[in-house]
Amino acid sequence: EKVEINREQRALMKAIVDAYNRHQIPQDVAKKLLQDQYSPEENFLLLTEMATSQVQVLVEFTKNIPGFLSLDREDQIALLKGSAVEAMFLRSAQVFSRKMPTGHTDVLEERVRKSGIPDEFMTPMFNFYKSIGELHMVQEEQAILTAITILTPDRPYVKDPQAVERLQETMLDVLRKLCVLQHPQEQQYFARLLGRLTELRTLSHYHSEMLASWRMNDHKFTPLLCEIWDVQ
Ligand SMILES: CC(C)c1onc(-c2c(Cl)cccc2Cl)c1COc1ccc(-c2ccc3[nH]c(C(=O)O)cc3c2)cc1
Repeated sequence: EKVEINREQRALMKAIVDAYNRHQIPQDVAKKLLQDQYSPEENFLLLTEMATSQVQVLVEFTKNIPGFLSLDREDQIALLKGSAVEAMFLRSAQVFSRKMPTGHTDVLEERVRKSGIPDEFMTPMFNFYKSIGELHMVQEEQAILTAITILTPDRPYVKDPQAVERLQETMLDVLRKLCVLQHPQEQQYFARLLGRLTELRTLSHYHSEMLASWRMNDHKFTPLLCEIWDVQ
């Protein structure tokens, strides 16, 4: 049947994409990536600074998701804490796959590879980045997929998952239509996108182990990261 995005859905999409574009990592922070070589310790500090800045960006983006602020306040926190790592994997994946100014991408990759992250997490992480790159998502898809990740009803401590599910379903419907319109040749494109969300969950489990191993080596995080990741 003819797929079309109705006026209400177009307004929803615009609100999310505007928020997604409005909140970016400040260029001075992203530019730090390009400074000359660092030691693994300094790379870790730089990535910690980027992650902290990314969490601030994420909170601002989330507050602009239509309906999010009308959720129960404690559920808003539970959703942010439960989805932060996944949303940041998604965002940094899009940064990796987007043609960043020459040299940025492999500099970022270089720093991630030399920041004390145990090797066994490197492979799944960079496989994920590659699989996101191969999807060639348009900006609207990236923004709505991030909103869908944040509005996942079955995060720990969510008291009213039905309210979250209603919001997520609205987003899923828009994304489904968008995929059909943007990728008419690929019948299963929408299904492939949702498959990435499953991969994100796995990465999120790897990430908790990454955090544990960093803490064993006495790595320090910022107060914001400690709060959102429930560490120390
Ligand atoms: C605390 C640090 C060491 C950390 O722990 N886990 C991760 C960690 C790791 Cl490696 C991998 C994935 C997720 C996490 Cl959450 C990180 C580092 O996290 C990030 C590193 C870089 C960026 C990043 C870099 C460049 C960027 N440009 C833009 C832009 O909008 O232009 C956004 C952006 C974000 C985001 C998170």
